[in-house]
Amino acid sequence: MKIALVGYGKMGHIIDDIATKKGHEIVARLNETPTKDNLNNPDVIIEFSNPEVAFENIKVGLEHNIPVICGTTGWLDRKSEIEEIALKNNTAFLYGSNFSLGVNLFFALNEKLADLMKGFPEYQVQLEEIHHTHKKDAPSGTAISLAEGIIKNDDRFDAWKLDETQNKELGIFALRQDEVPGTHRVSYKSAVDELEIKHTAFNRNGFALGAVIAAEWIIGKKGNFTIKDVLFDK
Ligand SMILES: NC(=O)C1=CN([C@@H]2O[C@H](COP(=O)(O)OP(=O)(O)OC[C@H]3O[C@@H](n4cnc5c(N)ncnc54)[C@H](OP(=O)(O)O)[C@@H]3O)[C@@H](O)[C@H]2O)C=CC1
Ligand SMILES: O=C(O)C1=N[C@H](C(=O)O)C[C@H](O)C1
Repeated sequence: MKIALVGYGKMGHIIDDIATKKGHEIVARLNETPTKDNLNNPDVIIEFSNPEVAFENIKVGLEHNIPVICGTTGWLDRKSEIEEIALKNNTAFLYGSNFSLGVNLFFALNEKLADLMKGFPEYQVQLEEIHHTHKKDAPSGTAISLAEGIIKNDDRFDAWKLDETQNKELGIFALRQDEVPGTHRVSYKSAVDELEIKHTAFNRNGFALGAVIAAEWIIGKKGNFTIKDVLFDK
């Protein structure tokens, strides 16, 4: 499979290593807006850049009828526009706020726990994420997905918000520490005890492997997908 890496930073480099070891060919490594020429005719684009440029990068890829796997977070207010562009160009788009298997299992556990805890109002839910100090967005895309999983299952909440909340908002706390690859914690605290679930990434390899597996999976498909489709719809 020929892969164009759009965004060749921390994630791009690890994806390069993993994809090459799996026998794929990297035909472009870009830290600039893709064009027909610099993409170099790939079968698929893997996009890990930054929130300001992701929309344009994905749009260019889809408009050249190339399927796009996107892991960039912090641009999702425009996701529905991208999904329309994918359909209009008869190609495929796949987004994951987090491509690691462990976090996707954690998402499922979080939803089950939220469903259980909604009947116990004496427990207050708290959602926290910790990432490295270079991260451009807050809260993390993963924390937003966790919040959405709680809101969907517990009608005490109807929206998420960073830091202080009011009414039915669920608070997310974002901490930045040195080189932490990504830690997410959901806790339910009462006056007498606390339950918590936590995912700790030791490095970025799980995210990168998930993105390569998603790229292998999307070849030949049309439409809009998420990493859940890849990992769980066997
Ligand atoms: N979904 C998931 O599983 C994961 C998602 N992420 C997300 O992926 C994104 C990238 O993370 P990470 O690799 O750590 O970030 P980095 O900052 O290390 O890499 C981003 C790269 O994008 C480049 N870039 C800048 N402008 C453009 C442009 N117009 N087009 C293409 N590339 C450009 C930057 O180049 P330069 O330095 O020259 O500006 C840089 O090399 C973030 O949004 C992060 O939140 C991260 C890990 C896992
Ligand atoms: O920026 C990062 O590093 C990460 N970003 C993703 C997010 O925002 O959730 C995924 C992972 O936690 C690492």
